[in-house]
Amino acid sequence: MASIITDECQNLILIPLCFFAFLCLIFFFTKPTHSVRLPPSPPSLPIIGHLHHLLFFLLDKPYFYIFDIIPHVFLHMLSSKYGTLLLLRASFFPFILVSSASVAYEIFTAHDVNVSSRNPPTNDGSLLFDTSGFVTAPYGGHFKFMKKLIVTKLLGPNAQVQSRSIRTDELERLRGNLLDKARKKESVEINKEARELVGNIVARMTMGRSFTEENGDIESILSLVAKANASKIKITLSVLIFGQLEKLGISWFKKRRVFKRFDRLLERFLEEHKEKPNKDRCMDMIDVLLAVSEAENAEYKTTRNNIKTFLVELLFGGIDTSVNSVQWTMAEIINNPIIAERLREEVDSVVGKSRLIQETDLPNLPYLQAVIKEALRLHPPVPIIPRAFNQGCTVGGFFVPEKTTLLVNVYAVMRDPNVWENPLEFKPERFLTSLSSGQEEERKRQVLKYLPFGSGRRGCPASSLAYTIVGTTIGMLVQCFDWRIKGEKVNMDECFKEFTQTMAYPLTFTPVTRISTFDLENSLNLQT
Ligand code: HEM
Repeated sequence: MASIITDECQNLILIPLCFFAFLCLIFFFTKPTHSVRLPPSPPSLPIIGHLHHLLFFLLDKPYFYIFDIIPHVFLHMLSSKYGTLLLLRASFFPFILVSSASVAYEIFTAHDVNVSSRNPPTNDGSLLFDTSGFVTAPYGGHFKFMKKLIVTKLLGPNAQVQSRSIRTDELERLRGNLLDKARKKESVEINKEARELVGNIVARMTMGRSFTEENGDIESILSLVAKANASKIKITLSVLIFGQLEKLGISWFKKRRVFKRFDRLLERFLEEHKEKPNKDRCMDMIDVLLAVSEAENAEYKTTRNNIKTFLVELLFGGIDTSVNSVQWTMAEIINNPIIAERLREEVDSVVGKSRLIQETDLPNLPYLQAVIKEALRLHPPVPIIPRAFNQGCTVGGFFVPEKTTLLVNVYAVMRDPNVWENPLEFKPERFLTSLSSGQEEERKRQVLKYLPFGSGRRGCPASSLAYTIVGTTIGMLVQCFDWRIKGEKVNMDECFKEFTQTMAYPLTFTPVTRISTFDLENSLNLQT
């Protein structure tokens, strides 16, 4: 009798268990049937989704090195194999991957407003992932208000004229440093020099202080930026893997120490700006933002957190991108002597040898502009643009559900053989042909296949400033120096570091003075 009861009890436990296991099997091994057609998806596995493709990608390399993952190259390989519009899943994180100019064109023309927000991996209240910032702000009132402010006070044409002297100073400082190295026959890592130049420009325009002067505060910001960037990657990866738990309210991320230190430093800058009104100095972005936050009748109430997060975003968004652009452009110029020659002829004929290149020269230097554009095409510092579909919509004939993350692989788009002739060749001339009037649709297509600054409402608001900084820097390097490298060619291997595409082996050269300092100094003295 006792054994019958025990058997019955066992059955009572076993039957629901088997049923539960059966449900699990169905859940894991059957694909959901949708009445709508979702974008194609390569073979996936339960739980890890498409991550095993990453393993195949790594195993296919001559040597297996886990830190060798270059996300945009891996995703480019996947799209070449499975299609240019894909629905992928990294563990629990589904996303749409776009890799061709035609799909990018459809998205940025038909769905621009719908994809004008980003899905930050987490909103943990730290300075980097807080939606109270600008880069991560959803498309809406706060975003539009901040954008108007940025364009009118920091990045628009008038604001740029006002801050021109800052950039001229910094370019002069860089030229001085390089002349010094040339005299001593010392080599330079151009990304380090450019980092100081761009860091100083961005810091002076936004916070009224430079990296090189003062008591090392800004220097520590730069190292905090680097540390926070490293944390950002860890956080993003953890969210990819443990993201579902975040949704259940289980947080893996405490506010990290690096963000707290950042916060304290910026808090002090804000206090100092409040205590010392800008009598003897130019108005910087902190002054503008503080004034807005205190204005009674401001269109939108800006908080201290908005200001601090925005400052951090400008440092993140502005420095490494421009520095990498300078580095890649110089590397391409050094590796292509015929292009270097033509560039130098243009600079010499337009600027001459008795004064330093200025920002106002840039419109008269089309070949210089074309060289920079071509370097940005082949080596976009931000190779993947993250956005999100706010609402469900149809792309390429497939349905994309609302809130799905969108990744546009601009690296792949700008190497798409259907729209770029010999896409892997460095050929600045491709940017010199202009379209005749009446070809508006074609013009739009040309614009939307070239995406180093993204596109539409969320495109980079600083593209013009970036072209100016990179243009004058490359122009100065071409005008004033020759560059000696070790070996015949620069190694163009790339890697992905701190969310930007950079050179695996930093470009190093010894500058050789080409134009005598005396001529330049003399002309500068005459001008003042
Ligand atoms: C060569 C240099 C640069 C490159 C290649 C670059 C590229 C980009 C890209 C691809 C985006 C995303 C666009 C999109 O989603 O469509 C972006 C956004 C942004 N960039 Fe840049 N950028 C550069 C320089 C700068 C500079 C110098 C600043 C400021 C000082 C800056 C500030 C920003 C900001 C604030 C955003 C966010 C825009 C938004 O979310 O609406 N960038 N940039």
